[in-house]
Amino acid sequence: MAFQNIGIIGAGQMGCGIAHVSSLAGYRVQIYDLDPDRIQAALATINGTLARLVAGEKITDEERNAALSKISGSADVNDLAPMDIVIEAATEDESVKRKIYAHVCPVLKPEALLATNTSSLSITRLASATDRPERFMGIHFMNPVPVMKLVELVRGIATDEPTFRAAKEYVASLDKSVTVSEDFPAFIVNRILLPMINEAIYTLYEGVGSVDAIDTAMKLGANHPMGPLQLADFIGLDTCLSIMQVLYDGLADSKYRPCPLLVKYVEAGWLGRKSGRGFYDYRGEVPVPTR
Ligand SMILES: CC(=O)CC(=O)SCCNC(=O)CCNC(=O)[C@H](O)C(C)(C)COP(=O)(O)OP(=O)(O)OC[C@H]1O[C@@H](n2cnc3c(N)ncnc32)[C@H](O)[C@@H]1OP(=O)(O)O
Ligand SMILES: NC(=O)C1=CN([C@@H]2O[C@H](COP(=O)(O)OP(=O)(O)OC[C@H]3O[C@@H](n4cnc5c(N)ncnc54)[C@H](OP(=O)(O)O)[C@@H]3O)[C@@H](O)[C@H]2O)C=CC1
Repeated sequence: MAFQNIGIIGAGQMGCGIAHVSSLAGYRVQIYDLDPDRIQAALATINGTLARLVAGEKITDEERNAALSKISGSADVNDLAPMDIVIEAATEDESVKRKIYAHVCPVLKPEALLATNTSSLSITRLASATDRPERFMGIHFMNPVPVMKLVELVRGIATDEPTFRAAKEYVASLDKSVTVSEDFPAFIVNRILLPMINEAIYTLYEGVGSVDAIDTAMKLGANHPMGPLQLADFIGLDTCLSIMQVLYDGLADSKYRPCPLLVKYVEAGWLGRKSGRGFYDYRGEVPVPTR
């Protein structure tokens, strides 16, 4: 293994997933987030997702303990200094990511690779906010990371070949498949998936069907594993809105206009599963449709 140490910025759902799969593949993982409570919650989440694999007899208890022993978390950015690859998986907001790069780059080894898990933002523009555009690229994991086989790789205009090769090797070592996307708004998966989700929200907004009807229609009528509203809640409605906004701004086509109901939900703080309420209410035993 050419790289030993993986840094992860952002202890949210994607940061947890990337830590889970990287530690199982034998990497040492350092998670960084601003909030120490977030880090503790992330370590507990990863413990839970690894335990799920033990319960399903996919890994042994020893493998789980070995993976857990490789993960550390800290709110001190200096702990990222020894990392070989750092993957930023913080909130989908360009200004947040830019601030993070300004804070983190001076700490990193000059030869370290910096990657972003962004769902939609321009890799070239984000790279220009770092001190290493040639060693910066998109490594876009899918949610839930432990289950989904795909990782989209996206080069910015300045990304060099050794960086791209290293990213490919890292993804292969996680036993995941790669597709390569050009650096256009939302790349491939979200360019196709998010307009479908946004249309499902319009379908709800215009009263064509209830939450349950729309999700059931797409699960049973199109064989989707989750209904589009359930999936929107799973991704996070703030992330869905950011992606639609990037598509709308970046492609200047009204077909990408975020549904006003999506905007309203995000304004209300109803962000989906992670906030306890979105198109479903998650506070009880089972999710309850809200419309
Ligand atoms: C926004 C972006 O930038 C890009 C994106 O990621 S877009 C989102 C892409 N993801 C999707 O579209 C997910 C669609 N949904 C699914 O594929 C499935 O519903 C699902 C895999 C999430 C759950 O599958 P399911 O059959 O309903 O549930 P369940 O039987 O509980 O789980 C299936 C397996 O996944 C695992 N799993 C489910 N959720 C998990 C999670 N959050 N974390 C880890 N593992 C999980 C389970 O342990 C189970 O594993 P085994 O088969 O080894 O036992
Ligand atoms: N959700 C999904 O399905 C997918 C998301 N992605 C992408 O992955 C990234 C993360 O998404 P996701 O995990 O869902 O988001 P979450 O909201 O679950 O997590 C984001 C994390 O980043 C933290 N954060 C915010 N600002 C900073 C900062 N300045 N320094 C360090 N940490 C910070 C947040 O902390 P706090 O809560 O305290 O603000 C939070 O812990 C986004 O770019 C998203 O587009 C990619 C694929 C799929």
